[in-house]
Amino acid sequence: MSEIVTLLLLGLGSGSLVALSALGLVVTYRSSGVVNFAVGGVSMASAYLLWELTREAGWPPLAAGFLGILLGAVLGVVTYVLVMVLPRANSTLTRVIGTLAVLLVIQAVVQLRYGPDARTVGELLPGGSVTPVSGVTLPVSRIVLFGVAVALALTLGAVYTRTSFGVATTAVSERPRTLAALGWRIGMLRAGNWAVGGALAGASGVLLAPLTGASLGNAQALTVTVLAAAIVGGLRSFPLTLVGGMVIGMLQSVLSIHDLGVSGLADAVPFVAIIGVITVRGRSLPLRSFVGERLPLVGSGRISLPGLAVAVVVPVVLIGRVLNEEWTAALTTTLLAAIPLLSLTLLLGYAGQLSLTQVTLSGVGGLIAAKLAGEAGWPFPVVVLVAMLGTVPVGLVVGLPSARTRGISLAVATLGLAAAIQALVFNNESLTGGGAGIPLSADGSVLVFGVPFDTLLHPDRFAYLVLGFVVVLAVLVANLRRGATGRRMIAVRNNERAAAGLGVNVVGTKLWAFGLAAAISGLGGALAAYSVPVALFSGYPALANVAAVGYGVVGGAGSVLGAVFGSTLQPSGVGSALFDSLFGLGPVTMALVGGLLLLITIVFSPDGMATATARAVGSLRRRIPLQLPARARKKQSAELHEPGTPTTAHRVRPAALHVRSVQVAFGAVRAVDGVELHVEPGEVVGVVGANGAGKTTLIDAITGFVPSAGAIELGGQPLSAVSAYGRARAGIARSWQSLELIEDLTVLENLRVGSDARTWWSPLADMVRPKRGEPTAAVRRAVDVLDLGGHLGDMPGELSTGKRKLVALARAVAGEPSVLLLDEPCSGLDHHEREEVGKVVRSLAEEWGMAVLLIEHDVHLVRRVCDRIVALDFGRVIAEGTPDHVLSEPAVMAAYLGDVPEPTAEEVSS
Ligand SMILES: Nc1ncnc2c1ncn2[C@@H]1O[C@H](COP(=O)(O)OP(=O)(O)OP(=O)(O)O)[C@@H](O)[C@H]1O
Repeated sequence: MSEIVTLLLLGLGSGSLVALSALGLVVTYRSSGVVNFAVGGVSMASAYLLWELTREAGWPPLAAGFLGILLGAVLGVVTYVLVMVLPRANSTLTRVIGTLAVLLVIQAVVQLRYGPDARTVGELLPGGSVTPVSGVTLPVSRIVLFGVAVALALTLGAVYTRTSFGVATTAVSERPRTLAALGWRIGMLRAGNWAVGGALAGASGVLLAPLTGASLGNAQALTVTVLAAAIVGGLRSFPLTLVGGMVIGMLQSVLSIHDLGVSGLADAVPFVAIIGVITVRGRSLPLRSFVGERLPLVGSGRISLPGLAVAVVVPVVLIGRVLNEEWTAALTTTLLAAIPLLSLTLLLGYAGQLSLTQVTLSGVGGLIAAKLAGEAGWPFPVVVLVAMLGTVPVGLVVGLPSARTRGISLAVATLGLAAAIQALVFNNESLTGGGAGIPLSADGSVLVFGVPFDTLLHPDRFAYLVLGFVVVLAVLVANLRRGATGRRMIAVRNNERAAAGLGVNVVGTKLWAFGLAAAISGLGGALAAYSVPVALFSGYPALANVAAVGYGVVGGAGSVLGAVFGSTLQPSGVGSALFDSLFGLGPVTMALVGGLLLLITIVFSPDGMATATARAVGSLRRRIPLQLPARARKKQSAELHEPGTPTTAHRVRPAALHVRSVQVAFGAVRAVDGVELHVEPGEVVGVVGANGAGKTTLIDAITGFVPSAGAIELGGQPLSAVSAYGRARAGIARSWQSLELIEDLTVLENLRVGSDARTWWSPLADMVRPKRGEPTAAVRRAVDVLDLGGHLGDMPGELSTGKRKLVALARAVAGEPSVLLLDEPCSGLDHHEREEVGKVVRSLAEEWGMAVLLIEHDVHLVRRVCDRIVALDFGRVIAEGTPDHVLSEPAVMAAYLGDVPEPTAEEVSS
């Protein structure tokens, strides 16, 4: 018992150090909304500097420690400049990836300067120990650390809530302009916070060095643990972050000795902590106020046959005729690296999920392959297939947190899982054979369909084999983008709420992306295992995932070509061979070059090399009279407008909507208070009310976007227990006040997201035949009725507000819903456009047979278009009946006072 208590108290000390760095992370986040993944690297750089100054230069420890903290502060400010000031793209995710680049650069510089070995550092704090309880001995240094962390958390808490600097810091990430108007120098304020954050990371490194030594391995462990502690604190609360750091430290301390027979269990603690937090605090769909991240530009997925031919023929000729063994090996390494990057194209590029596990999943595939081929002697095709399929469940586990969280929290959770897999699986000698590895076959030969493919005797054959896999995977991933699954994934990445409103199963789509990406990575890992006679698993540290995302983003994370470009940066690949032959750079320098290239990309071309190249080629083409993009657009329009096929009105499945005693409360605010209404097929019911009356919340409740009490029925079927996407599929469509168009899809693709046929196997089929299924008759009709034929290939961002509104309406209609809920479809439109929309709404009820609920502030339009009107005030129905009756009710007039626009001269005359 006393041993456990001792371990817990010791863990309190190391946990305090984790907390120190995590507090720094919170400080940075509060000022900029960016999670600084470089903190672990900053800590280690400070620790190495402490070692150098005390051991090599003979400095007194305290002075050296001070300089270590100063280095942290300087690195904090440098990181700030690199990721916040210089990049032109205003995206938090890009900035976070920038901090990953800083981490890569720090790691490479540290390794170049100090080599790979760990260094031991002498004690900085007072020595000696105390015995608080009999049998429990505790070093004084741990008590000091604990005291420092608590004092710092309390001080930071006080500074950030009570001083004008702290309050301004909290405001600056959300309202920088307001703060600037008040006279604050935003840049200085943020830089100050990044300096404090860096100094705290530096202090944590300096104080940790005497306990654990200075080593690059610590940078990884610290990064993951610090991120976990900060997530426990919700990236905001100093006391909770402190508690998070300490609890994680204590658990790790106990589990490092008492590992319950599972070696590496201590390293799984951060992941468990993150999952716990996500489970308690996460949301399956983001709130109305959630602003989606801008992600790397996504490619079209179009395959150019001449381009594909070049991509196959050139490497084949190079391998067969030009390259020597060394260069062939470098090309093979690059091709192998392209496979997890292709999985990243799918997962991050299409589905928008920043997962830091794709390299780890390759390791899992490799391990399965090595076991089956080396130990069980299974043949190559079966091994590759099983390794691929065997990695999928692990990929799904990685994807599970995405059901309740997104963005940075997801990245942290996946990195935590990667660290846990490294500790529990790859570092477990009984599974991986440790330094001896797993031989792929007993006699050292690698047979594929009876043909020897070992890389020692037949490196060219193996290179062809990998090339074949890469080409096939690239085509499959590009196909996926063009098919219905690609559209759904991009809808999810852009806007989860809009996607769910279109009937897309957001969680299911994410899990498909995680599963398919895992299969691709697993396949890559299996091939990598075959690339050497003995498979080793020390090459899968969790931070390798960070480097892979870096390479992917440099190449261009949204396209297949980007994955290929990115793979050239892989150390020991063709990029490093080229740099090596030109400048004599080794793999570590190449890692530094990779990190620097990533930083340059983030600053100058955040969409990556592939996109930059495509733009350059595009601008070249524009000078030549071969307008390819325009041709592609025309083709999209032509898909719908085959001559001689006029569209006709389209009857939908009739079903009435019944809303009974529905209530929605936000804390003390009753936004919807016992609303009763019904809409029959063929009928337009208007909902009117002043701003804040609860109209949008009523639509949110009917469509399942806010939890509500009461009953909602469609065609007699209860819907209260059905998810948002389930209600959309059942036949309820909605439009949004803020339109929520999928900005990375064309107009036609936006329309197709909600109307594409769905089967559970569609993602697999789409990879092979992306063009299955034509746009439905309802899509064609909606395009005709709303006159969008000339815009089908346009991106929504290229359209006027009026056209965007029409696209939003067409998209809601294209799914052939029985019930259509329209949230202010006419706001911002001119008189003529409002008239047109009014006519379309009537035709949807009369010709299509829809039940339409129309929220609209334009009372004159409501009067003309609606059969009945329901008036809301403070969430309650205050009047219901014919338009003339309701709009002349004194209570409605009173609620609307000041809101009723005067009719225009045109309206009066009409
Ligand atoms: N997520 C939320 N959290 C807290 N309060 C909310 C939330 N969403 C809406 N409300 C509150 O609920 C009430 C009804 O809001 P709602 O947006 O439904 O009104 P509305 O009639 O659609 O207004 P408008 O015409 O301006 O769109 C308002 O008091 C609003 O502040």
